[in-house]
Amino acid sequence: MFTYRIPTDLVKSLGIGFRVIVPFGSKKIVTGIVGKVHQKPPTAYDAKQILDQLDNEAVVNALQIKFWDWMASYYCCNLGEVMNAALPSGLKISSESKIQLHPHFSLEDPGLVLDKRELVILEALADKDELDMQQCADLLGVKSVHPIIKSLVAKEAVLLFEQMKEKYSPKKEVRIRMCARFAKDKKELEGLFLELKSKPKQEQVLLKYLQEVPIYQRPETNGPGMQKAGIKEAGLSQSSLHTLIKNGVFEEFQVIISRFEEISSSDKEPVLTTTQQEATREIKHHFADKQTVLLHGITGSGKTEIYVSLIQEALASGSQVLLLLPEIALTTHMVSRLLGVFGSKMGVFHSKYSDNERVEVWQGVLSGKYDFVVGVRSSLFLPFSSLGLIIVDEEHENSYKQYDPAPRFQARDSAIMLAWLHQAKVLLGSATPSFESYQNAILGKYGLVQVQERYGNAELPHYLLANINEDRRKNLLKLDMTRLLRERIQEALNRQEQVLLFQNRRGYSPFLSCEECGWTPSCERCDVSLTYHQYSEEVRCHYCGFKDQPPKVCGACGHSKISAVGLGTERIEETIGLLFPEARVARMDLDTTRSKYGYQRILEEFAARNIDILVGTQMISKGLDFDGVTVVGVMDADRMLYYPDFRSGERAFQMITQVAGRAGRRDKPGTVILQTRKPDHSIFEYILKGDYVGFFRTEMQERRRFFYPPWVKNIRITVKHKDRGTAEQAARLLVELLKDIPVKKIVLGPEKGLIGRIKDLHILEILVKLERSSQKQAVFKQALLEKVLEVGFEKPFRSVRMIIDVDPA
Ligand SMILES: Nc1ncnc2c1ncn2[C@@H]1O[C@H](COP(=O)(O)OP(=O)(O)OP(=O)(O)O)[C@@H](O)[C@H]1O
Ligand SMILES: [Zn+2]
Repeated sequence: MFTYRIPTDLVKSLGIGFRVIVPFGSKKIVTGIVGKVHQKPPTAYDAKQILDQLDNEAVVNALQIKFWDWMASYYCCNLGEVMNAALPSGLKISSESKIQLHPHFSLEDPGLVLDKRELVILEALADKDELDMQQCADLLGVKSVHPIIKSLVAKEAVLLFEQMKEKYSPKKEVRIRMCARFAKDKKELEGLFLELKSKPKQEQVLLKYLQEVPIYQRPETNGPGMQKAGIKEAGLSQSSLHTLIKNGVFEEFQVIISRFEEISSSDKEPVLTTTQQEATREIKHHFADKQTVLLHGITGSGKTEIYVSLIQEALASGSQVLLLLPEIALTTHMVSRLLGVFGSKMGVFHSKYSDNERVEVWQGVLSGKYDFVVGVRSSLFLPFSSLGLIIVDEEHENSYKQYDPAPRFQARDSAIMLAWLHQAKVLLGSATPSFESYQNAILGKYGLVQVQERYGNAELPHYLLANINEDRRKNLLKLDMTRLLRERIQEALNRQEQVLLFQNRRGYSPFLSCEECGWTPSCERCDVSLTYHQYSEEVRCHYCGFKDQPPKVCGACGHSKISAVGLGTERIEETIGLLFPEARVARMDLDTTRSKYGYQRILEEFAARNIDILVGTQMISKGLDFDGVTVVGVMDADRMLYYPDFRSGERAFQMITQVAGRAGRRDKPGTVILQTRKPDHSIFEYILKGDYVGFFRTEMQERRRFFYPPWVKNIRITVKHKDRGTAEQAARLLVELLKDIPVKKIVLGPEKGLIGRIKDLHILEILVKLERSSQKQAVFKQALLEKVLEVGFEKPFRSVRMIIDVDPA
C-alpha cells in the first residue's frame, strides 16, 4: 500500500474504489486503486502525485476493499498482491500494456469525437494491429501517453491487454436481414412474393425469415435479423438463400457476440426427491441461526439438485449467488445442468479464460447481467455487491488453496469471510468433507446435513481389495495388473460397460533406473528424479519443466541397460493396449488436457461411449457422472498412503472414495478394485464400509496427539536462496526471532524441504503451530511480518526469499 498526493483538480472527483494511474519506481506507471483518502503523509518516502483518474465511478466497491484487507492480513501478504490477483489486467494500465482496436469500433460512428492525437493512434492501429506504450509515445512525440490512451479506452475505441494470450479475439456471427427496399415497403414485398411463386425454394426461405422475424408486426426486428445458420438448420436451401442475397432481397452482416453463448434456460425445474427435499429443508432451518452449513452427501446423492433449488430461492429474493467449483470441474455435466436451468443469467468464470473474457464476466456482475456466477477460486474477487448465498462444491478439494503467487488463500475459508461481509449464507458440499469443516460441524459452528442415499435407488459401489504381492508371488501379476482387476475389466468389456483406471501419476514411469547400479537421472536444477515420458521420448522435471532426451547409458557406471521403473498413466495406457487389444483406450491427465477444450473433448468421447477404458489422474475422480461406468480400478492405492504428510490418510480416503463414486451411478451396480501391497492397512476397513465418520474420529485422535490441524493452525515459512549456507543461516536467524514472539506456539525447523532444491534454489522450511484463537494468530502474524523484514534487512540475507504460507495445504 502506498500513499500518493491527490492533485487539486481531482480532489472533488476522486473516491474510494476509483482506479488511478500513478508513477511507480523511477520510470514505470501502474494502475492503482484508491483504498483510503487521508491526510497523513508517509514518513519513509515523499509521496508522488497521482497522474490521473481512470474512472468516474468506483470499479471496486467498499465490500471488496474490506475483503482484500482481510485477505492481506490473514494470509500475510500485501494489499497490492491481493489487488493484482483480484483485478483482471484488462482493467489495469501499466507501462507493459498494449492496445488494440476495439472490435466494435468504427471511424464512421457519427457520435465519435476524436482529437488529432487520438486519430494518429487509431490510424496506426488500423495497420499495425497492436501498439505498446512506447510505440504510442514515439508516434506522438510525447512522453506521457496515458491521458490519450485513457480517453481512447473511454470512447471504446481501443482495448488494453498485457500479454498475447489476453488479446481479445471477438466471436462473430453471420446474420441476415431483409434489404430496406422490401423491409420498408409492403408493396415491394408483395411483389416479391408474386415473383417467387414459381421459385418455391426461395419462397420457403422468405417465409422462414418472416416467421422468425415478424417485420409486419414489429418492423424494428428486421435490424438484428436472424442467424444465417438458422436457414440451413431449418433444412432449407443454402443456394436459394444465396440467390436471394445476390438479388438484393437479403443482406448478410456480421455481429460480434458475447463469447458466452446465449443459452436460454430450458424450464427444467428440479424435482427433488423426498430425501433431497428433506435435506433442503434442514439446510434452510440451520441457516436461520448459522452462517455456514456443511452438506455431507454421498457420491451421486444429487447435491447439484439441492444447490439448484437453493440458488433459485436466493435469486428470487433479489440477492446474488456464487457457486465455487474446483478448477477442473468447470466443464463437467454440472455446468451444463446449471446452464440449462439458469441460462444466460449465469456467468461462468473459468481459469482458462483469457483476461478479456474475465473482464466480460466482471462487467456482467457490475451491470447486473449476471446475478449468479459459477467459477473457480478467483471468482471470489468479482465485484459482488449483495451476495446472499455462496456454495462451495467439493469443499474438501485442495485445489481451493492457491500456492503461488501470493495471496496464498484458501478459497473455501475466504468464501466464509466474504459471505460474512455480505451477511450471506455459505453452503459447503462434499461426499468426503475436509476434516476442518467436519470438525466445525461437530462443534456446532456449522450446521450439518447428511444425505446418505444415492439418487434413483442407485447403490454405492462394492469394493474389492486385490493383493499385488500375492499375485506377484503366484506369478499372476501381468504388467502391474492383478488377476482380479484384469478379470473385472474383461467382464465389463464383455457387457459393453465402461472402466475407469486411476493412477495419480502422469508420464510413462516415475523414473528410469540403471539395471546395474540403480542410478536414476535427476534434474540439474531441482532435487528430484526426472519423469520418463515415452510418447514424447524425453525425461522431464515436473517441478521446473526441464526436458531432456532419455540417457542411453548410465550416468554413474556407464552400463547401457536402463529400464523404466514404476507406473505412470502413460504406461498404464500402453499396458491396457497390450492386455485388451480390442478395447478403446484414452488417457486423461495434465499432458492430454493442456488445450482449453482438451478435457471436455475426452469427456464427450467418453459420454458418447467411444472410449471403453479411461486411464487418468485425479482429474477423473471429480464430479464425473456417466451411466456406463461399472468398474473402477485404483492401480496403486498405497502410493497415496505413504506420502510424507499428516494429511495423507485424509487425502487417500477422499481420493479413493471420490473416484470409486464414479461407478454404478445408475441402475447397474459398480465395483471398485483397489490394488494394494498392504491389504491389512486400517484405512481400507473404513473405505470399504464407507465409514467416513469412523475414519475421521480415529485420524483426529492421532492428530490431536501430534498437534496437527485442525487442532492447531499451521503457518509455514519457506526460505529460499541459491546458496545453501545462506538459506540455512537466514532460516536459523528467523527461527530464533520467532521464538521471542510472546504467543504460545511450537516452532519446528528449519528443515530441508520435501524437495530440497527447485530451480537452483535451496529450500528450507519452518513450521509454526499456533492455537486456534484468531486473536493470538493475528498478534503472531503481525510480529512474523516484522521478523521477516528484520531478517531481510541483514546484509547477507538481502536476496533471500521468505515466503509465508498460512494454513498450507
Ligand atoms: N431430483 C433429481 N431429479 C433428476 N435427476 C437427479 C435428481 N437428483 C440427482 N439426479 C441425477 O443423479 C445424478 C447424480 O447427481 P449429482 O451429480 O448431483 O450427485 P452429487 O451428489 O454431486 O455426486 P458427486 O459428489 O459424486 O459428484 C446426476 O445424473 C443427476 O442428474
Ligand atoms: Zn527441475
